[in-house]
Amino acid sequence: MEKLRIAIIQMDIAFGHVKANRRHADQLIREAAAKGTDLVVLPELWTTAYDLTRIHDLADDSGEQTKEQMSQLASSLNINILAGSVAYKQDGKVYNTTLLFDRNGNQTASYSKLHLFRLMEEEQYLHAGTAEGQIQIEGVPCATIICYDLRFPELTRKLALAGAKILFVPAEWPHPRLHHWRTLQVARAIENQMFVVSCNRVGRAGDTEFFGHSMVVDPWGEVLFEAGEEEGIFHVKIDLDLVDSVRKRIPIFEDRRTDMY
Ligand SMILES: NC(=O)CCC(=O)C(=O)O
Repeated sequence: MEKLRIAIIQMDIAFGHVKANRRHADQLIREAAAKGTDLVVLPELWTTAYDLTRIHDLADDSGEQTKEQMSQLASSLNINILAGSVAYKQDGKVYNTTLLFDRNGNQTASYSKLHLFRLMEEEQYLHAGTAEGQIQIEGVPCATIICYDLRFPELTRKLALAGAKILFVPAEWPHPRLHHWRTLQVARAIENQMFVVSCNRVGRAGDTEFFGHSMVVDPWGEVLFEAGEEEGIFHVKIDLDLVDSVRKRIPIFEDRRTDMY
């Protein structure tokens, strides 16, 4: 596949209202699919938002509800779904976990956020994952990280070295760090010569305002798409051949000095 149609679901998330958020996501995914897309992407913690003091009660046990809902949507709508992330309970521990579903409704991958964000007290309530997020979508090697993971260039480099052509970033990234959000995505795209596709939420939780600005950056660092601060479904088509042509033009992966660093 050379071209991939992606629908970014930049949604608001009701604080702690899992049922309402599931209904809302369901409707948005159906709308996205009706316009034609290969892949739908949701934001971080889209079922609960950062309702961390209640996260043990709200978390999805072994991801069962998410798996049932997303698998049914993916197969009936014939789309891939990168289901943002959800609070995922396993052996009494809660993780911030992304799940990927293919067109047949099979769950093909999962990834739990490696870096917990202390500014939003994640480390007090959540457990960090222990494996990177290498994934395949329609046979294309890709990768996913989650939000704060974007600040750790070594992780994305490792994923690029493993062959990823697209980096997905489900997020709940708030004001006042829009400048960091934009700059880090462009940097990850340029330094790894890969697409970066992000899906950030909008709306408020208390004093925290989430700005959206979901983005698609190409492997040359050009911003192909940047959303505003409103809820919406954004359709972007990317040409995957660009990854190889940029990597040929400036062969940074061949020029790395692995003897030095
Ligand atoms: N949900 C998050 O990980 C937020 C990360 C963030 O806001 C940052 O500045 O980093």
